[in-house]
Parts: sequence; C-alpha cells; structure tokens
Amino acid sequence: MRIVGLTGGIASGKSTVSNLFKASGIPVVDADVVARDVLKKGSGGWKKVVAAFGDEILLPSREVDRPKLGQIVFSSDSKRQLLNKLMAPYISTGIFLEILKQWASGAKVIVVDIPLLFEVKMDKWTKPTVVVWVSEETQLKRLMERDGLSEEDARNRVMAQMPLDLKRSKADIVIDNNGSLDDLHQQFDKVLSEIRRPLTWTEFWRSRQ
Ligand SMILES: CC(C)(COP(=O)(O)OP(=O)(O)OC[C@H]1O[C@@H](n2cnc3c(N)ncnc32)[C@H](O)[C@@H]1O)[C@@H](O)C(=O)NCCC(=O)NCCS
Ligand SMILES: Nc1ncnc2c1ncn2[C@@H]1O[C@H](COP(=O)(O)OP(=O)(O)OP(=O)(O)O)[C@@H](O)[C@H]1O
Repeated sequence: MRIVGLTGGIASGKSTVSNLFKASGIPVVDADVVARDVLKKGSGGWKKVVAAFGDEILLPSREVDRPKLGQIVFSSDSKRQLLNKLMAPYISTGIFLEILKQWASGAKVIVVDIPLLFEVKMDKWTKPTVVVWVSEETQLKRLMERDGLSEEDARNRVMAQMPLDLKRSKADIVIDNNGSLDDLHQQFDKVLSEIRRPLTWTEFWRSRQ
C-alpha cells in the first residue's frame, strides 16, 4: 500500500486538496476528524483534557467548547504543548486504526491528511509527502476570512506550527496554492497522475493481497 502524506499550514488548503482526492476515489484519512473524535464527550482523550484544563472548557452539554479551548492553547505555548501531549497517543492510535481499515479493505493508494505531519515526525511513514504551500500573506488572509479571526489570533495560530517554508523544503511534491482554484485543480491533476503510478515492490508487498 502507498501511504501519501498530505500536509501544509493552517488554512493553506489541505482540506480543499483532500476533497479533490476523495472526489477522485482515493480514500483519505483525516487527522482533524480523528482529533475531533478523541475529544468527544466521555472519550479517553476528553477525560484527560477535562482533568487538565478544568470544567471551564466545557459547554453546558459537557462537550468541549472548541473555540474556547483553541483560544487558550493558541495563545500559550505551554498549554498547547500540554494539550498535544495529552491527545497525541489517542490521535496516533486513531490514525493507525484508520490506516489499518483501509489496508484491510484492500486499498492500494491512500492519503493521510495530517496538519502536524512533520512536527510529530509521522512523515517517516509516508511516501511521497505532499505539502500545500501558500505565502504567509495568503495564509493569514484566508485564515482570517474563513474563521473570522483577528490578525493577532490568526498570527498566533500560524506561529503554533513549523514554518510553512520549512515544510515546503521537506516535501517530495509541492502544491503552490497562492493562485485561483483553477490553478489548484491543474496542479492537482499532475499530482494525481504521479501518485497513481504503479506501486513499487515494497508498496505492493505492503498491500493486502
Ligand atoms: C484546539 C482545538 C480544540 C481547536 O478546535 P477547532 O475546531 O477550532 O480547530 P480544528 O480542530 O478544526 O483545527 C484547525 C487547524 O488548526 C491547526 N491545529 C490544530 N491543533 C493544533 C496544534 N495542537 N498545534 C498547531 N496547530 C494546530 C491545524 O492546522 C488544524 O487543521 C483543536 O484544534 C484540537 O483539539 N487540537 C489539538 C489536536 C491536534 O493536534 N490536532 C491536529 C491534528 S494532527
Ligand atoms: N486556491 C484558492 N483560492 C481561494 N480560496 C481558497 C483556495 N484554496 C483554499 N481556499 C480557501 O481557503 C480557506 C482554507 O482552506 P482549507 O480549509 O482547505 O485549509 P486547511 O489547510 O484544510 O485548513 P486547516 O489547517 O485549518 O484545516 C478555505 O476557506 C478555502 O475555501
């Protein structure tokens, strides 16, 4: 099985690209979805996070108030590191199980969309690794527009991640998403034909026969 890594910076366009993969019939494992499951009321991750951050991060329904927790962790490095430490084992297990499900169903090529792929060193499991890159200016503009954030909040979120230019230098394939959606689709078609190339022997033997 070929495990293609998809990453980038916050609001650089990963979900937009991962939707294109899905529409082309390639299964996508989405780390943000796994991370959301891990924080659902009553789950193991929820218990750890509530014990560490207190009831004040909860809504009256006792689900986590995600914007509130985001506000806390994106304005404090130590609190974000604490949240990462608490959630990491649940997130990595969840991603692994999703990959296993795809393997069991006989998938030959899958994409794993992990915002923090390089930060958590999961890139050693993915080949090729695709980075969706934008300039900092485009990134801040799209992030502020999409999430209705102030410039300061948007900058804090961007700074909570490895610089996008550094991620670009680690990529096997770079998608430059500064242009229009049409530009993006054209680049995507090339990436799709590249990742659909015949499997190597190793990838072939790693697939369910
Ligand atoms: C802080 C939380 C509750 C905020 O939730 P919210 O719904 O507002 O944002 P969402 O989960 O959709 O994340 C949006 C983007 O923020 C970035 N981001 C999320 N968590 C982190 C983090 N710990 N460090 C850096 N960037 C992050 C990613 O680019 C992600 O795609 C949530 O992001 C969270 O639980 N984060 C910790 C888990 C994690 O590391 N997720 C990343 C998946 S690898
Ligand atoms: N080429 C483009 N032109 C204009 N807008 C775009 C383009 N690509 C993505 N966008 C918009 O930019 C925003 C961010 O894109 P998207 O949500 O795909 O990013 P993401 O990397 O998945 O973000 P996150 O890390 O927060 O999950 C969205 O509002 C999306 O519609």
